Amino acid sequence: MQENQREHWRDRVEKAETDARFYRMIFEKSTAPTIVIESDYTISRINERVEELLGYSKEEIEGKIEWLRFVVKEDLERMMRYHHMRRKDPGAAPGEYECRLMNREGQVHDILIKLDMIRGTTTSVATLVNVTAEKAVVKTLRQREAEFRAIVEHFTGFLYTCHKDYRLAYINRPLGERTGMNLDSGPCFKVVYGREDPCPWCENQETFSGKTVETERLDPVDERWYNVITTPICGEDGEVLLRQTVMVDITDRKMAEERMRSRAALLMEENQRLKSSLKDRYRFHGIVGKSPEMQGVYDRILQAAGSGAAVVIRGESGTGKELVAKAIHGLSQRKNGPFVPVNCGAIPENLMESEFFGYKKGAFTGADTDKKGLLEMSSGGTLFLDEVGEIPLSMQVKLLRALEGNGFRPLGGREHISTDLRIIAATHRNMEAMVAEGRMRQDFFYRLHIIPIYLPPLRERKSDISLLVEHFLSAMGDELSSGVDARVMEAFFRYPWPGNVRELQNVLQRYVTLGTLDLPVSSAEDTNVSDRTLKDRLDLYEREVLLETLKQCEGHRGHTADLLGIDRRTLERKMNRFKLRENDTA
Ligand SMILES: Nc1ncnc2c1ncn2[C@@H]1O[C@H](COP(=O)(O)OP(=O)(O)OP(=O)(O)O)[C@@H](O)[C@H]1O
Repeated sequence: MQENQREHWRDRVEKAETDARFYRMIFEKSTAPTIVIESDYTISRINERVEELLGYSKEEIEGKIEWLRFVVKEDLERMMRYHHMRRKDPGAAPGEYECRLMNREGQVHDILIKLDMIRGTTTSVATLVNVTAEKAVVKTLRQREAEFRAIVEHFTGFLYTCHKDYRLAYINRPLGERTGMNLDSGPCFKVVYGREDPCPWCENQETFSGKTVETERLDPVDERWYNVITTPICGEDGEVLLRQTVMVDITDRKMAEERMRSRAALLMEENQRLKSSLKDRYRFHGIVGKSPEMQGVYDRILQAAGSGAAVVIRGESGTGKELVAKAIHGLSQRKNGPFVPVNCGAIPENLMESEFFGYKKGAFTGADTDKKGLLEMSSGGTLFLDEVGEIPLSMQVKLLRALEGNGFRPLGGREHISTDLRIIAATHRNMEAMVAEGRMRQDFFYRLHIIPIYLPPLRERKSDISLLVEHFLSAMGDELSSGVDARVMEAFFRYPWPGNVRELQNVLQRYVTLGTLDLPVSSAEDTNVSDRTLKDRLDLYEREVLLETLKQCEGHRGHTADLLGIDRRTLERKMNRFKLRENDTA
């Protein structure tokens, strides 16, 4: 060989060696694990990264271990198929695919293989990209997506997302079912509301400028109330990509609110009515009287009207007990229900049960039809038991049972009836003494005696007489109503009124129709006022005023003296003179 030819070959060998070193270095130092696979599956070369991935050294692998040794069982068949296909026709097998490789410790990695044949050989070069972590992330995301999808699909409200130009991106199942439409049926206003143009209430602009808007709307499609929250859905750079709208049916809540509002308005109205009726405390729901005693009664009536509890009105005959019972009923929530008064003293004992509980046709001789009892008649309203002290013991038990919520059975009836009623009882008797004497059951007494109201006799509130006279005369259409004869009035003040307001009413009736005034003469009192001197008359008046004021101040002398504008010693002197004692005033 010529010297220059030899030199030429030496140069070429040198260059080839340099190139080989260069490529080997690239191969060795590549960050991607790379292997060279021969046609008999032997791995002829690996780089350092493969050692890390598979846990074997170069010396252990190169030329000694088959490639298939690392492939998991499930992927073996596919790998072998690709291997052979590629060697027959390099384009026949995919150049990129996933498989799972197992390392020395038995750990399985998800690997993305990128593979190529070395031209003109049966050798292939494969780059192995470990995608285990990425695959795990994708798997988690998929799971989450499935969870969210399930939540969204099971959400009973309506949910949709749309683009800025109203194109829908998503609608949930209930919304699709409501409209019978789907994503492709048109823009959101068409699909959700059946409109041809964007809705006038649409929050598109606010949402796409990044705002969340919450409103409550009456839906024009189904006329139900919805809580509507519209939120922007942003991309990573913060740009609003979609508008999401969630609609939750709040019709029930709205209705409840409405009911509460109208109830509050009603209460307010009622309150105002009560307040205005309180302003004029000379009269109160048909009851006339301005005395401190009657002011106390008015307060108790209001208390009783506000509660549904049983009431006992106590007081002598003719003091206005029924009037008070009616006022309580009329001011209570039961005012639209019936007010059923019954005079218990007027019902014969053997008829008590049928009167209260009613009877069925044929229950006894003469029972030709069914008859409702007083309890059933009072349902939804108030049963006023006047003269409650006259109810016999046996009947008290039965009534108590019915009132305690156990219901009752009409005579000859089979089924139990329970009614919703309020009891207001009245009596002129001393109920405590009746209980002590065994004439009233204690449990019956306690059942009724929840709100007691005491009506004082007229002789203890004489300051009401002139007002009552005026009231009755005007009710009788008498022209004298502006004032009666002073002598008559004085007689009225002197008289003790054992029959109370009823008696006053009757006396006035006679006075108006017959022109006579025939008050029965009381032994202690003298109606012959015209025979008295002015001094006597003034003394009488003074005594009356002292007595009234002492009562108002519950016998407290200091307060009485203050109220009358006199000093205490003068008051005591006058009390001695008029023989007024502590007992008279308490
Ligand atoms: N304060 C009052 N203002 C106006 N009228 C009154 C007043 N008190 C009683 N009356 C009238 O007197 C009459 C008797 O009243 P009521 O029947 O309410 O009394 P009572 O206490 O229930 O009597 P009894 O115990 O006899 O049944 C009725 O006509 C009633 O309108």
